[in-house]
Amino acid sequence: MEEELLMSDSEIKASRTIRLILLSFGFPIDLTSFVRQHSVWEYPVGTYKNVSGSDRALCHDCPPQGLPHRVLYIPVRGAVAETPCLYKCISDRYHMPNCYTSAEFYTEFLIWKPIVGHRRAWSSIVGIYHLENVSLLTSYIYRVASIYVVCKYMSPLMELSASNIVLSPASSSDSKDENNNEGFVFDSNMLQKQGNMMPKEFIWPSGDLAINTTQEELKEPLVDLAIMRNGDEEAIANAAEVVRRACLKHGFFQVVNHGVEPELIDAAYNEIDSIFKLPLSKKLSAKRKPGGVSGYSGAHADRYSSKLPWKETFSFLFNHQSISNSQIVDYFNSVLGEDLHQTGRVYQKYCEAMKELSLIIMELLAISLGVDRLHYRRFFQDGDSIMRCNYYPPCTSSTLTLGTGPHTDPTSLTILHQDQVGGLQVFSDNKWLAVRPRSQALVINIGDTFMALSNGRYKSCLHRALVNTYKERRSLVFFVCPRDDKTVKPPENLLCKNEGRKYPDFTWSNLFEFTQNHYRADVATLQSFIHWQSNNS
Ligand SMILES: C=C1C[C@]23C[C@H]1CC[C@H]2[C@]1(C)CCC[C@@](C)(C(=O)O)[C@H]1[C@@H]3C(=O)O
Ligand SMILES: O=C(O)CCC(=O)C(=O)O
Ligand SMILES: [Fe+2]
Repeated sequence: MEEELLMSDSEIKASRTIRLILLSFGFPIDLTSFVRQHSVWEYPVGTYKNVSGSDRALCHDCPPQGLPHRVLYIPVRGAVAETPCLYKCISDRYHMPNCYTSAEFYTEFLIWKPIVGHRRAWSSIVGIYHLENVSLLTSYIYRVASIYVVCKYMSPLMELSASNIVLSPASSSDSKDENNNEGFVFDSNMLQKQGNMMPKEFIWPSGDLAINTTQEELKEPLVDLAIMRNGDEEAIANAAEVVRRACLKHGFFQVVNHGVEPELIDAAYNEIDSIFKLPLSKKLSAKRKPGGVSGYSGAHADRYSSKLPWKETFSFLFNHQSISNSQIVDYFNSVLGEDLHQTGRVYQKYCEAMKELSLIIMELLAISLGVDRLHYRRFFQDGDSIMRCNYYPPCTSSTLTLGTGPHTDPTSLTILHQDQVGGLQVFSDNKWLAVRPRSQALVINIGDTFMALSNGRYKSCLHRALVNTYKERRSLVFFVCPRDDKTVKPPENLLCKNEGRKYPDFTWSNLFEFTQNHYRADVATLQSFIHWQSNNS
């Protein structure tokens, strides 16, 4: 297949002649080095890389015979089709954390759109080299001209506009450290005014994106928690069975009649706006510190340099047994000042309600696993949970990015409410399925730590969140966590004769530290952590 895509000897000869002709008209003869000089991308047009890592030195020149065909691969990276690619990086998607070709394609598309119109710009970029009636000369001139225009005229523009969105440090982009991008700032207000200029940092590999996903919905159970208050043992046993099946399959269910007042949920949503509509400078004054989880984060742009999530988050810790009944209020006052006092009060109540609910669900989970009903309730009684408010601005290039990439939560249990915009998806039966927003329900998912506590029986739920082209989206997330020094291990009676331990002992503090300082939480966090822990003990 690759052979077919390469140019024949006669084509190479012809292209040399064309280069000479172009040179006489003032076009550069060595396109690759010209592009390099003018490129604003970390990995310039005309290069590729097939190993992991974020260093320009890892990039090689694209084979010269392949360059004219490159246009075919660009739409693939822009997530249009799955075509075999000469540049291995696409199939090796996880090894390409900094592949910016879709930005290249979009820039090119934007140039041609006003000249030849949307449809022709699209089809010519995708197909010009495959049209029989287009000569090599035409296609080559087209390609050279467009790259020339992109580099000469669009690069400075891109650099300018990008600086409104993502403020990069003065040093060149190749000196970026994957885990330390101190100078980058995500300004969602600017982004909305930005139109369709998508900064490369937000473009996700095509394999992670929403392409080819239908709107098919997950058929997760809706568990009525009123039974836990009524004490009807038969109804509880039935609910536990439903929960057991869902947790064995994908680790996800929803609960209704959960006891959290709808007014409290509404108030928590209103306060999301109080936080995220603050001026950027104010939000940045409450910025999350390296290694910690509390505070404001804009797209995690200070932590990562690629696959940035299209979201702003504000997180804070909630100690289950704090002697203070104003821990959240105090936190808000300390980082955002007295103006946000009311916001702190609302989240104080919200977290208390979440903690109570989480302990009820722990009972149901224990029943469903056939262990002592109070086992997990006791284990989490003195936990240290994390509350997070998520704000996903609308995104004109919503098909190129993600609000939250594919991951399992490293925490134990997640209690989430999403607004009516929708976007949460769960991976089940080998496909991404949409979670229908239900205003009366709370979404529950198993996290890595609970998977370990159930000796691997219950699945840590693989999920992600899409962004919407037109609407902003909000979600409220309560991540239930154990006290950080407690040993995470399954109860004895889950380990029958034939069943050994699936994971070694660990503490939440170590797993948390791993996700903050050594590993970006994704689909394989727990396995990677266990491996890392065994090498470091
Ligand atoms: C321990 C944690 C890591 C994350 C914050 C808390 C709880 C959930 C984790 C997270 C949300 C999982 C998805 C990826 C992540 C980077 C995110 O997109 O926010 C994760 C969090 C994080 O490290 O900030
Ligand atoms: O916003 C959502 O729906 C999902 C967020 C999420 O998965 C997370 O914060 O861990
Ligand atoms: Fe999550």
